[in-house]
Amino acid sequence: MKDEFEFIDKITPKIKRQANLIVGIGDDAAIYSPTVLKNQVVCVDTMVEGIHFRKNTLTSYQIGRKALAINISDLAAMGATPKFFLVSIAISDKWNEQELEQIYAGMNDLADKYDMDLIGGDTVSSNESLVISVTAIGEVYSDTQLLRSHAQHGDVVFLTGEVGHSAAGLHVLNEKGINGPFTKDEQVWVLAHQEPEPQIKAGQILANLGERFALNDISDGLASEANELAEASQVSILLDESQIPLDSLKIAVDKTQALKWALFGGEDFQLIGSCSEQVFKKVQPLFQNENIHVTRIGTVQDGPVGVELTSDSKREKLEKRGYNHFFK
Ligand SMILES: Nc1ncnc2c1ncn2[C@@H]1O[C@H](COP(=O)(O)OP(=O)(O)OP(=O)(O)O)[C@@H](O)[C@H]1O
Ligand SMILES: Cc1ncc(C[n+]2csc(CCOP(=O)(O)O)c2C)c(N)n1
Ligand SMILES: [Mg+2]
Ligand SMILES: [Mg+2]
Ligand SMILES: [Mg+2]
Repeated sequence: MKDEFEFIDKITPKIKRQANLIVGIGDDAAIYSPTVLKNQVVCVDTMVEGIHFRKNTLTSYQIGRKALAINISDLAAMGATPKFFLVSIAISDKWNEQELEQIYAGMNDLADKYDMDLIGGDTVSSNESLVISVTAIGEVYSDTQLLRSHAQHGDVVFLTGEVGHSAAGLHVLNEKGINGPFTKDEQVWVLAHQEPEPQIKAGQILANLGERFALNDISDGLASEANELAEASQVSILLDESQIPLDSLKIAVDKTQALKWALFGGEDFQLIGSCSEQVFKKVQPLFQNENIHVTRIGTVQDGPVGVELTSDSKREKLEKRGYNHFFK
């Protein structure tokens, strides 16, 4: 490619998935008309080579896919329907044209699944690492607010899917490299790390119920995200260790390791939330109909703001510890 303009031409979508997109890639900024009676939901997350991925943990396709997936996950945690995204990419000379195309192919496949349009971005050079930052835009009905601050005393704390798989996958990738060979279990974990599925359907089911929910997606680990709910809501959360779904991890590795990955590993992109007991009874069959696994993992209790973890033998404070960009 001779310059960034040729690159931008190459990645410009040939189709439009959202009817209310007015101006996409090609001008100084994009224009879309928001849907009447809906609020706009917007978020941005960044992935940096060496921090969030290396060439031997994710393929180029998976880097693109994951950069969009982690943002769709934040939309899911707000109960939003995905609509648009923008991509800022800083490219070093270690990345060739074909790899860059693959990054966009990964994003495009997920965008297709969620009917999202790529409506803009920025392309710059970088000295060492590839950096990719995605801004995602979604919509919710104006009365929908699935907020971290909505947990209340007496609530059920619930979790979608299983946690810890992504950290287990990263561990395996670090040991064996991207080409394995992997056991059946390892393949599942590696895929959870490389190609996380944002829980859009789950978020929308909760949003459509029109009830009060606290909700957060799990990017930094169960411990960290549960603490974020507790802090935002100024409540005390009690998590029951025996209820945390670790089934497939526990069989393959020792329980302490499985629990550590689940609590502190991160990048699972499942949802943790809370709601009243009555509302949880409505949630369960709706999730079941869509094959969404949901587990009650704790309660909102009396006590100081924070999270506690109980098991048969102990009850201890669960610190807000997960991936920390300042102290690695
Ligand atoms: N550098 C920043 N400038 C302005 N706001 C920020 C910045 N970093 C984070 N925020 C805001 O802080 C809040 C929490 O951000 P955070 O990145 O922790 O959430 P998250 O995206 O759910 O987590 P993760 O980044 O682990 O996926 C969000 O409202 C986010 O927009
Ligand atoms: C090569 C490599 N090394 C380590 C990790 C683990 N990791 C990096 S960032 C993060 C938390 C989420 O980030 P953020 O807080 O920015 O959303 C985690 C668990 C990885 N994915 N790849
Ligand atoms: Mg973030
Ligand atoms: Mg989040
Ligand atoms: Mg995020």
